[in-house]
Amino acid sequence: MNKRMETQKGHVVVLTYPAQGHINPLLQFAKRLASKGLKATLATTPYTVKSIHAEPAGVQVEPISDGFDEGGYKQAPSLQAYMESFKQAGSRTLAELIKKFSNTDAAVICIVYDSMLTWAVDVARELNIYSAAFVPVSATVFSLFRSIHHGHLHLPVNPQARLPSLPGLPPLDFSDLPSFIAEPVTHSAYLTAIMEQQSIIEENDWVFGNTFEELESELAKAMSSLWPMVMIGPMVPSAYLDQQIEGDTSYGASLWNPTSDHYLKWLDTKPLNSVIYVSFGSMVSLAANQVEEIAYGLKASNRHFLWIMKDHETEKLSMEFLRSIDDSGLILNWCNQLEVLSHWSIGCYITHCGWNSILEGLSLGVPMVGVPQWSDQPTNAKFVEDVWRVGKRAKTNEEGVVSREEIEKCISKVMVGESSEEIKRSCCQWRESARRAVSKGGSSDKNIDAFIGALLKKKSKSS
Ligand SMILES: O=c1ccn([C@@H]2O[C@H](COP(=O)(O)OP(=O)(O)O[C@H]3O[C@H](CO)[C@@H](O)[C@H](O)[C@H]3O)[C@@H](O)[C@H]2O)c(=O)[nH]1
Repeated sequence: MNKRMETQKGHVVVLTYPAQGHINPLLQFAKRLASKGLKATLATTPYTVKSIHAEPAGVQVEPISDGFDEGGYKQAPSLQAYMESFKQAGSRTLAELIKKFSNTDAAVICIVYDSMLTWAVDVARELNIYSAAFVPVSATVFSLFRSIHHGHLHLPVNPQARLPSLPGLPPLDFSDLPSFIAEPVTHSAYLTAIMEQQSIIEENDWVFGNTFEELESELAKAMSSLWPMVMIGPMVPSAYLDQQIEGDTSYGASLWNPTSDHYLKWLDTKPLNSVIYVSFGSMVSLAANQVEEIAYGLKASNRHFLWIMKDHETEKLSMEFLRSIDDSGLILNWCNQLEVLSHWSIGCYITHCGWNSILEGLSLGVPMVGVPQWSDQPTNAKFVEDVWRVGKRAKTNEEGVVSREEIEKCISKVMVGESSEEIKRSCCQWRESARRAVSKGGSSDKNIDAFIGALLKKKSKSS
C-alpha cells in the first residue's frame, strides 16, 4: 500500500459537467480533497476523460455516460436533449460506479456535483450517501438566481425600472444582470435548468461556492445565516497560489491543445507588463464586426498582443489586419492560460469575464478589460470595474458592439497613467487576498477542512 492510500480517510466522487469552465474548478476541488487525505474520484464523460492528462495530483478519473460517448454534447440536437440524455445515462452509470466501491475500504460517502447536474441528488439519496452542490459561478450570480426563486426579483425585469435592492449586493443596472435574467426568453433552456438547481439546493448536505469570503464579503456577511453556501475558492492550481499541492502547475484537463507551444518563448522576448492577452474562453463566438473592432483596437494601442481564437474564428479577421501583424501579435487557437497570465510580460487581459478567467486574473494580479458577452459575464464585468477595481468594463455602442476606440481607451486606462496605478494596486491586493484564502488557515482552507471533518464524523449516512 502506498503512502497516499494509507492516509486516505474517505471517498468522495466529484461529478463535473463536461465543459472546460466546469471541468477545471471541479477537478481542482478534487485535487484539494485528495491533498488533504481523502480519496477523490472525478466522474466525467468518456469524451472528457480523453482530455485529462495522466492522473491529476492523486485524483482517480472514471467515465460515466451522457449518452453521447463518442463525440460529447456537440452531438446532441439541443441543450435540453443533452441534459435529458445525461440525466438518464448519467444517473444509471454514476450509481454503478459508486456501487462498485461499496463493501470495500473505499466506499463512497459523498457526491460533490456540478450544480447543473441536479439528478446527482437523487443518486445520492438512493444510495444513502451525502450530496454537495458545487456552484461554478460567483456567489453574487447565485444570489441573483436565488432572488428570483424566492420572489424578490421578478421576471421579466423592466430595463427602464430601478432594480430592487438585494441584501449584500451593490446597486445593479439592467446591463449588469446575467443574460439568463435579462433575456429570459432567449435563454429559456438555461434559465429552466438554473431554476431547477435553485429548487433543490436545500436538499443538499453542503453547497460550495467557487469564490472566497473576502472577495464577496458583503454578500457573505448578509447571507451567512440565510443561505447554505460555503465559500471554498478560488479553485486555481496550487502552483499559482499557495504551493500546497506538489507539482500542481495546471488543472490537468484540456479539451483543446495549442497548435504550437512557442508562445511562451515569444512572450520571453517581450518587456515587462507590455503584452495584451486576449481570450474569450471556451464557449463564446464573437460576431465578425466585433472581431474586427477588437483587432483594430489592438492595432491602435500599438502594443504586442497574444490573442486566443479557435481556428474557425480567425476567418473573421480581414486579410488587411492579418498582413499587418508581423511580430506585434500572435494568434493561437488555445494556450495554457495560467502560464500566460502568470508570465511577467502580460500587462493586460481582455476577457469575456467567464468566472474561472476572472478568478485566474485576480489570483495572478493581472489588470483586466471586460468585454462580456452572455451568461454571468456582465455581472462579473461590473464587479471587475466597480467593486474590485481591477480593470475596466468596455462599453458597447448603439449597435451592441464595443468599438475599436473603446478598446483602445480601456487598454490605455489599465496600462498607463494614474488610473492604471490604482488598478495595479488593487490587483496586488486581490492577488494576496486569494492566496490568503487558500493558504493554510485561510477562509477557504478552513472551510474545506470543516467539510472533511464533518464528513468523516458522519462517515456514513446509514451508520
Ligand atoms: O486558451 C485558453 C482559454 C481558456 N482556458 C481555460 O478555460 C477556462 C475557461 O473558463 P471560463 O473563463 O469560466 O470561461 P468559459 O469556458 O466560457 O465558461 C463558461 O462557464 C463559466 C462557469 O460557469 C461561466 O462563468 C462562463 O460565463 C461560461 O461561458 C479557464 O479556466 C481558462 O484558464 C485555457 O486554458 N486556454
